[in-house]
Amino acid sequence: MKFTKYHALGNDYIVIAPNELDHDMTSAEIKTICDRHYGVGSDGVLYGPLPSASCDFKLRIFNPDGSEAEKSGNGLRIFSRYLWDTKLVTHDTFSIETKGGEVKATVHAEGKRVTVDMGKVRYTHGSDHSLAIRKETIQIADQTFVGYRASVGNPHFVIPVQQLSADLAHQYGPLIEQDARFENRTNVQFLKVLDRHTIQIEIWERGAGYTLASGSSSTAAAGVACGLGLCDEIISVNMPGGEIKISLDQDLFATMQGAVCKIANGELAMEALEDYRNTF
Ligand SMILES: N[C@H](CCC[C@H](N)C(=O)O)C(=O)O
Repeated sequence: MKFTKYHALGNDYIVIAPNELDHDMTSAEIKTICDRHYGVGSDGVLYGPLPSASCDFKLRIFNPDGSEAEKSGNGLRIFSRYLWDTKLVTHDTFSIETKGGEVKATVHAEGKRVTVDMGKVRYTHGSDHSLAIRKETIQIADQTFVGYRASVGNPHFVIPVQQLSADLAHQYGPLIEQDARFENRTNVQFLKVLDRHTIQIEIWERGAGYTLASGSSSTAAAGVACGLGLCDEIISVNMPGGEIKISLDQDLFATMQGAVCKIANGELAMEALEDYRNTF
């Protein structure tokens, strides 16, 4: 099975075209492909392009635990680069349908940078678009955190802190991700505001764990920082893997821009997928 691997600021994805398989990918196959010992290894699978009735392309996004995500900012930037590299697009702006809504992507610098319109940041995990930003207190192990829900199609819980560290994400991220108050689990970001145009985040992703960067997390965290009046509408989001630029309009529609790097074209032996019965 042919694949193409890219990373966006260290958040790596494997692109698999549907014609590489004679069936829809199973959860066990996704887990195997993403496994860094039994498979190729990645923070997720991008399965596409699929036909769309409303957009130029449709994309399905899967986490390493086999769950399907409504949106992935880095995944969308990588998929846009893939479409450019494989000449499936003849112009630099095109639309992509995801489970979490339709987005517009624009490729720059031969695909080394991609801009994606991520849609509206909403301060809820449900479908209610009208909710204002709302403070929530969550008791996790020995800690009480104050955080804010946000969604860009996928769910996020953003926790402003004074002392930011990767340890916070590793120690509390998995517990918050699975907390019963989040009906579909949640992505988690710990946020430090550096100035009105710069934030720093540490990320624990739903279904993927600790990642070096995340486009939808960057968008959600920037939306919360803006909603709290701590940042203006153009925000640089610093993460361990690098920087993403977010711009928000007055209705909180977000545009995200960042780098994409191609890693490899590859061929996964079907034996690895058959072996998964002994693995997962
Ligand atoms: N784990 C996320 C999807 C990937 C998000 C992240 N890789 C990004 O770039 O937005 C979820 O289940 O919602």
